Order: sequence, then C-alpha cells, then structure tokens
Amino acid sequence: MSAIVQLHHVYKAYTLGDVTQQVLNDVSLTIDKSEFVAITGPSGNGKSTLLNLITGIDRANQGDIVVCGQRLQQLSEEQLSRWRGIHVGIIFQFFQLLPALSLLQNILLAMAFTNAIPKAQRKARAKELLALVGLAHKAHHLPSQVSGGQQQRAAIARALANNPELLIADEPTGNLDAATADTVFELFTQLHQQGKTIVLVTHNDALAASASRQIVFSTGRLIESHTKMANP
Ligand SMILES: Nc1ncnc2c1ncn2[C@@H]1O[C@H](COP(=O)(O)OP(=O)(O)OP(=O)(O)O)[C@@H](O)[C@H]1O
Repeated sequence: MSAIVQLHHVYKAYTLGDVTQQVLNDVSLTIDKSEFVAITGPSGNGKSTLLNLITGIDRANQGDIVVCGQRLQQLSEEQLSRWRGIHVGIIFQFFQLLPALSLLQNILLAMAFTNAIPKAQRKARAKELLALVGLAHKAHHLPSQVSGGQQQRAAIARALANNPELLIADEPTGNLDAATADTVFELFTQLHQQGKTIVLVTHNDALAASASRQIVFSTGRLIESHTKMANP
C-alpha cells in the first residue's frame, strides 16, 4: 500500500485577540491509497481543521504534511490552489454549487479552473460524471431546481471533474434526511469500490461504520483507528 496522506507531528492553534486555542495537538496519521476513511468525534474538536490542513485550505503551525506526494508547506497560496484543483476533490456539507450555473456548467467550471482535462473532452466527461451520479437528466437544471440530495450528488460529480487522486468530504450528509444520506453514502461506497481514496468527516456513526476505516478524533488527537477486515 502506498501512502496518499501523511501527517507527522502536526500542531494547529487559532489565536483570536489574546486567546490561543490549541486545536490539533501532535497529530500523526497515514492514509493509504484506496482507503475509505470516516472520521468521527465530538463537535468542535478539530475534525474540519484536520481536513482543511490535508487540502491545504489552512496551514499547520508545526509538523509535516505530505498529500499525493507533495509536501504542502513548500507551496505558495497560488501553487496550493492549483495543486488542490488537480489532486483533491472537495465536497462540503452545504454543496456550494454556483447558483447561477447549471449542474453541467458547475462541473465544466471546475475543469476550466485547472486545465487538467483537454478542452475537447470536457463536455462529454461532465455528462458522464452526471450519469455516474444518476443525474444525466438534470444536466441543464440550476441547483435550486433539484433536491438537496441531487445537489450533493452533483457536488460529488464536480469533485470528480479533474479525476483527483483524493476525495475529501466534510459532513457530506449533514444537511440531508436519513434516506437521502443513505443514497449519497452509497455513492461514496461505489466510488471507493472503483478505487478512489475517500476521507470524510461525519456525525453519522451508522454511515461511518460502512467505511473501510474509522478514526475517532477527540480533543485534537486521534484516539482510535479501526480498520474493517476485508471480506474473505
Ligand atoms: N478559522 C478559525 N479561527 C478561530 N477558531 C477556529 C477557526 N476554525 C475553527 N476554529 C475553532 O477550532 C475548534 C475546532 O473546530 P473544527 O471546526 O475543526 O471542529 P469540528 O470537530 O470539525 O467540529 P464540528 O463537528 O462541530 O464541525 C473549534 O473550537 C472552533 O471554534
């Protein structure tokens, strides 16, 4: 197995005024290619902060972070933004699709941002991705014209736009009802079976149990990591 995410002795604190809060406290973690990792744990204990460091949206105060072979602290903000667009697909709790663009255009925009996919192939690929998430018939709808679950599936298709090595999702089912959450989670399971590496944060323990590895995170530390045995 080769590592796709490596954190070595990572520390992160936020300072507001004269108050400093230590959020991540000596976190070391390795995630291998093709793992499906669910991170759970109490609210406010640094799970989103951890994801933001892995995606390079935020920077550690101390420690080493290597993702998809890149030591993130070596990159400028501009380089990080380009690196992220190519190597990492990110899915948020509130979907964050651009409201004035159709589902298809949202995906095309993600491709235009990196140029990782040749221009001539983009439209066909965007349609294939919408078909993959069961939304071929909604390609020209605006986000406001589809349901929450459909918006999240479109957001997953957008995250796949540049064929990233790593998918990161922060509470992707947090804004969905239980039945819709199940269908979105099934999509993650299907992508994992197709070989994608997925790291997500969830408050839903039942959904977390279907991932191949569960990490419990509390008070800025990993307190438990449990890998499910593969089926014989
Ligand atoms: N940009 C920021 N500036 C200052 N404090 C922050 C910032 N981002 C997060 N925090 C603080 O860091 C702590 C951890 O936040 P984080 O969002 O990582 O927790 P979490 O485990 O993901 O919580 P939840 O499960 O509620 O989403 C919280 O106390 C939060 O208030």
